[in-house]
This record gives sequence, structure tokens and C-alpha cells, in this order.
Amino acid sequence: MQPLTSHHQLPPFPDNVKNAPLVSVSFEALEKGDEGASAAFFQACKDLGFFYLDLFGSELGEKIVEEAEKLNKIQQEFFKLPNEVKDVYGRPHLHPFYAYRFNELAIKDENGVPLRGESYNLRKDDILGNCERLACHPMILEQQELFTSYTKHCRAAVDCLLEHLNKHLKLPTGTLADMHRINERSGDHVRLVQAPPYPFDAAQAQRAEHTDFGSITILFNWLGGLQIRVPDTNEWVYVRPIPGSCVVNLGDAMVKFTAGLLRSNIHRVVPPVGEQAGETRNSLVFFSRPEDSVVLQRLEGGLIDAQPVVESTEPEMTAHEWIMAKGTGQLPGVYTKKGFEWRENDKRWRQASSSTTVA
Ligand SMILES: O=C(O)CCC(=O)C(=O)O
Ligand SMILES: [Fe+2]
Repeated sequence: MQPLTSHHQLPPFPDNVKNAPLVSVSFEALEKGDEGASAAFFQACKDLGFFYLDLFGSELGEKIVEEAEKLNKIQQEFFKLPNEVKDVYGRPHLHPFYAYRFNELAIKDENGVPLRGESYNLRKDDILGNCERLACHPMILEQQELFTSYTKHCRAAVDCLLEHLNKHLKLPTGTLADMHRINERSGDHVRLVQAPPYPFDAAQAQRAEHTDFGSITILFNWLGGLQIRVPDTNEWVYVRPIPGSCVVNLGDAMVKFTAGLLRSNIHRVVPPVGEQAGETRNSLVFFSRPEDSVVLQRLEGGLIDAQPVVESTEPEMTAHEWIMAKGTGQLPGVYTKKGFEWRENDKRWRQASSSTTVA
């Protein structure tokens, strides 16, 4: 039976905003190796780097939906905790990246305390026991079983997507899988996210612009607010949450590996609009990244060999160095087909180092 989703408990996504042109790909069809679905998936990875993954009809997919709904309830309870309790698990004292973090918004609560946009990065290696665990709030530790199965299930879905990519890229079998082994240390993590209602602020929206810097992101959100920038334009369009589907997007690592054949598209989160304005917004993100020791560079073989060779001035980094530099704001910029675009002198990107939405 299809798992229950909770979108209907919230006000509806508005009809009068421009929707992002995401195609929907059936995960069940991908699991079965359906060629049409696989081709549509690869095209979406090249054109927009964003698509809906319809999880209904797949046993694994439906488990992911069910667990995402449970985790959404848990994160709402977690974020209700007093700030000083959450701060114990915060950055930078706990860890520069894998920790609770927040940015203060321009609005204040009834006691004059600035409201927070918040997130909590929980790394896969902590959840699966691949390393010594960082201090973690008991409310999260109590849900260890759920976090473990969610992590494993998201990773299984990512592995399926990587296999399809590997095939289309005509890379030697297992090339991408070998760089994303679940039991090796990597920057994969589950991110819990919450933002209170706040008015649209153009500067804040600009600061939130980013590309994800890993491999593949699996995103659940229940309210609108996620926007993507239409390629080659300055137009921002809204991604409508669809019950039973997650939003999947590719990150910078896939652009690097494929010399720009695949796309990591710029996106941002702004306050939900229409009847949804005024609601607290949550999202749940699973980021997969290459293993820590993988050097982020163009791969050899298959279709990638036909990509133009561009003289690179970029520093060569391992996935671990890259995630720490980008995650802590030391590498301000976005990755596009043209390569890495530095934004060193751009005030927005310096401030973005404290933003909750930079991924
Ligand atoms: O909250 C969302 O809908 C998207 C979040 C996001 O893009 C991120 O955390 O990287
Ligand atoms: Fe993102």
C-alpha cells in the first residue's frame, strides 16, 4: 500500500507561480532497467540537473517516502528545542560542517530574539558507525534505527542512479560505484532543515543561491519555496512539491567528473508564497558525495573523452578538501558548464558561508 504523505495537511502550493520544468522519472522503471525511463533520466541530468523521482510503485521508493515522513515529524520536534540546547551541537565548536547551524533572520520573536533559519547536518559515517561519532542530541540518537535505514535506503537509490549514469556515460562498469562505496568515509549526510515564516528579502535570496557540491542529492520538501534558475537566463521558477516524489539534483562533483556533460544547476530557497506564506517550512535532504579520498577531476573514458579539454586554473582537491572548503565558505563560487566561477569579491558569497542553504 502506498505510504501516506502529509502535504495535504498544509495549505496548497499556489497555482499562479511559474513552475520549474522538471520531468518526472519513475524509480520503479529505473530499478527494472526500463530504457525509456533511463534515457529520460540521463537527458534530465544533462539538461537541467534536476528532476522528480516518482517513488510510488517501488518497494524501496515507498520505504524512503515513509521514512522521510517520519523524519519530518522528528525534525519538527528537534527544532522546537530551546536555542541553547541546540547550540550545544552547533558549529563551529562541535565541527565546522557536520553540526547544527543557523543564520539569524531580520525578524524577531515576541521576546526580541532574532528568528533562525536552521539546519542540522548528520553525517552518514556517524549514522552507520564508520567513524567515532560526533556528539549528537538524544532525540536524534533515539531514532538511530530510522536514520540508519533512511541512510541505507537513500544510498541504495543513489547507487541505482549512479549505475544508470555509468551506463549512459559508457564508463567501465562500476566506475562511479567504486567512488561511492557506502562503508568508506565520505561527506554523505542527512540534513534536517527548518525556516520560520519571514518576508521575502532580495539580499537574503541572493545569498541563498548555490549549487550542491556533491554527487546526487535526494530532497523532500512539503511546501514551495525552492526555486531553480532556468539555464542561460536570470529567471527563477518554483519547484512544486509532489507527494510520493522526491526532487533529485546533481552536484558539482558530477560536473567535474564528466567535464561539464552533466549539470549542477543553481537553486535557492525563498519563503513560500500564496496561502503557504506564514507557514514554517521544513525540508529533508540526503547529500551523497564521492568518497573523501577521491580527487575531483575529469574521469577518463566513454563519452567524457569527447568533451572539450579546458585549461584549468582550479586547485586540484579531494572530495573531503572540497566539501570542507565549500561547506565553510572558503571557496565561494558556483560550478557551471564553464567550470568553477569564483565569487571571491562578491559580498554575498562571503556572507553565504553562514547561510543554512549553502550545500
Ligand atoms: O529546502 C529545500 O527545498 C532545498 C534545500 C537545498 O537546496 C539544500 O539544502 O542544498
Ligand atoms: Fe541545494
